Amino acid sequence: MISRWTTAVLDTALPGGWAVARSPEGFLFDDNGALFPREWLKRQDLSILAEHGIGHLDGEPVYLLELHSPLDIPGCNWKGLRAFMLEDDHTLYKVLGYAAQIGTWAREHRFCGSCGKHMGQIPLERAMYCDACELRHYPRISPSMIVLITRGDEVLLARSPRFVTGVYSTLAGFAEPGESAEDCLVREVREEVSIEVKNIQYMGSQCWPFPHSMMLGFHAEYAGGDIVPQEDEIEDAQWFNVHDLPPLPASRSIARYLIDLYVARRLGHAEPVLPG
Ligand SMILES: NC(=O)C1=CN([C@@H]2O[C@H](COP(=O)(O)OP(=O)(O)OC[C@H]3O[C@@H](n4cnc5c(N)ncnc54)[C@H](O)[C@@H]3O)[C@@H](O)[C@H]2O)C=CC1
Ligand SMILES: [Mg+2]
Ligand SMILES: [Zn+2]
Repeated sequence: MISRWTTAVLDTALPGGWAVARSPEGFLFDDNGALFPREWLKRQDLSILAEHGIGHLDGEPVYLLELHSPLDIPGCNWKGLRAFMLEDDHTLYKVLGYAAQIGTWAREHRFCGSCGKHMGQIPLERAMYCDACELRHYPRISPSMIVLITRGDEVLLARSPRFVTGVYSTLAGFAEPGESAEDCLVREVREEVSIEVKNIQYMGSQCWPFPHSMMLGFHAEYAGGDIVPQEDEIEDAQWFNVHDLPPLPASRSIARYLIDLYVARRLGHAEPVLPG
């Protein structure tokens, strides 16, 4: 399959192309989507913090206008990235997910973390650079593991207080320095539900741009212990039979993929495809 969207570092001095605009209220959109003719967008009275050339969509250059604040433009509205994930075309979500990560990273690296001076973008490289101390900062990605724990016909699912009412999901957590993804998995499972696992199997990965996670997905089998939910982090955790599951996470998430994959294998159904 030919990918419609490829990332690239584009020269912002060149005219033309498409642009997306991002403010603290999300991305600008209208009836045609979230991509606007760039020259038209730049003629609006936007408070532009930075501009980044981010890639090509169907061969056309795409830029990000990172704004200080949203602006009312007739016929347009603002919408968060999560809503684009849930409601819109997958390719558009990929473009905006990348744009969000680049915008956040560049905004948070305007000053050097070592000497405090202004940093600038290196032309044609995705890096921020400090002239004074020659430090480079590349986009930040946070490796996180996510795991479906299984016990025959049962799967362990949990609720965080942050979840939509009723929804149960897999366990997840950020890797700490010094850990492999598997070390992280064993630690997080102990911390969050106090059980032991075995036979850890890697199932695939997914970019999760909220704000910059790289999800490494696993299945693991129950090996021992009773569920003790971690205070404050886990509101409830239970074993659910594959024939009687609670409301599950959004279909584009790797959490949902890990659950759907196990259920499909258990019941002999066609396996789902992991959304990129
Ligand atoms: N794509 C998917 O299906 C799913 C993705 N996730 C994502 O997995 C990631 C980890 O899941 P959580 O249970 O929230 O993590 P977690 O279990 O490690 O706990 C969250 C805590 O980790 C700390 N933290 C925040 N950012 C961090 C970072 N960059 N590095 C290290 N520690 C950090 C904070 O203290 C935060 O309260 C999150 O980005 C979450 O959105 C979680 C579930 C499903
Ligand atoms: Mg967690
Ligand atoms: Zn510096």
